[in-house]
Amino acid sequence: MMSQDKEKARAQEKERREKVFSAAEEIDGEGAADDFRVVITGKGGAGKTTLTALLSQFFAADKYQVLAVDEDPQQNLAFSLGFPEEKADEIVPVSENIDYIEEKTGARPGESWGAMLNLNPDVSDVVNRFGMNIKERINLLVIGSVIQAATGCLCPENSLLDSIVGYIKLREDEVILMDTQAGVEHFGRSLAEGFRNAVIITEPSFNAVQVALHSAELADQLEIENIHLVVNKVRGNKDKDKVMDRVGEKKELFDYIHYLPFDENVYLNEPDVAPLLEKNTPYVQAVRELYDTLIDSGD
Ligand SMILES: Nc1ncnc2c1ncn2[C@@H]1O[C@H](COP(=O)(O)OP(=O)(O)OP(=O)(O)O)[C@@H](O)[C@H]1O
Repeated sequence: MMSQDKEKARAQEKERREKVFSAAEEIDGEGAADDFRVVITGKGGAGKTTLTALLSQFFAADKYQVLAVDEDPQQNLAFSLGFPEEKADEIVPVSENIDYIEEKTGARPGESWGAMLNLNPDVSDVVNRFGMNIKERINLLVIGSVIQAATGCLCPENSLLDSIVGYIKLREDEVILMDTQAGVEHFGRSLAEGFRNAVIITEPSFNAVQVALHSAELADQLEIENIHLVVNKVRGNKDKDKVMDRVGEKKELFDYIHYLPFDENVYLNEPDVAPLLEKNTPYVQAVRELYDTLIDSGD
């Protein structure tokens, strides 16, 4: 039998979550094309997590309810949002909850071969079960990913994880910002479904620009309405010119192009972006301009 203390603690926790996670309240199972959703993608180390965390702060300061989704296996978004590193154990990605995945897909990670799959799982409870309140108006959902043990795997677990976000229906003042894993392999239909805004971030390096261009092509194929190219860590006009030379004719894939300066304050202040925000450095100011464009174009 459950002790009274435990029962009380559970009831309190339930009440807290119900209050906080309005973001995922109403699910209709069809995704939500009109919602304000922003997917942030790009090569590893280009600056996705820092940017996602700062944008989350801007949205929250403007009274949006933010659901920050961490799909990056590095799982650093929590810390960039100010979640204490010593409490890292409290972060449980959906991907590590084997029972949940089995409950929803009918397949147990690692034992899924030939299993019957539920292709249309109701994941309406995901934010209530796994979301964390990080600070006022900012909630975090860490998705994670299941390591693919064999080639040719159907990976129902990863399909479920990818589709989760598409099933969360938002209210008018709510926004989803999704920090994705590096590269483009994951950037498929189910992941980006319902996203009207893609922020593709690159450093001036050749490899990063290649990944960005590939992501932009996929975003275009997925008919994402507003595709933003963000050139980060820019040290001067030479960097801008170099990137735009490489982008060449593919410039037309992008609806907006932004430049964020290289700024040592960014890495000197990590992981929490709050002190950086307070300093209002040139990088922060440029991110604010990007934010303003998102608000104008994506709402
Ligand atoms: N404009 C900038 N100027 C200087 N350093 C930056 C800038 N933007 C990001 N950084 C630094 O670059 C590094 C990578 O940034 P970040 O973790 O945000 O990238 P990421 O794309 O999320 O990386 P990963 O794919 O590995 O998760 C960090 O050390 C960060 O502080």
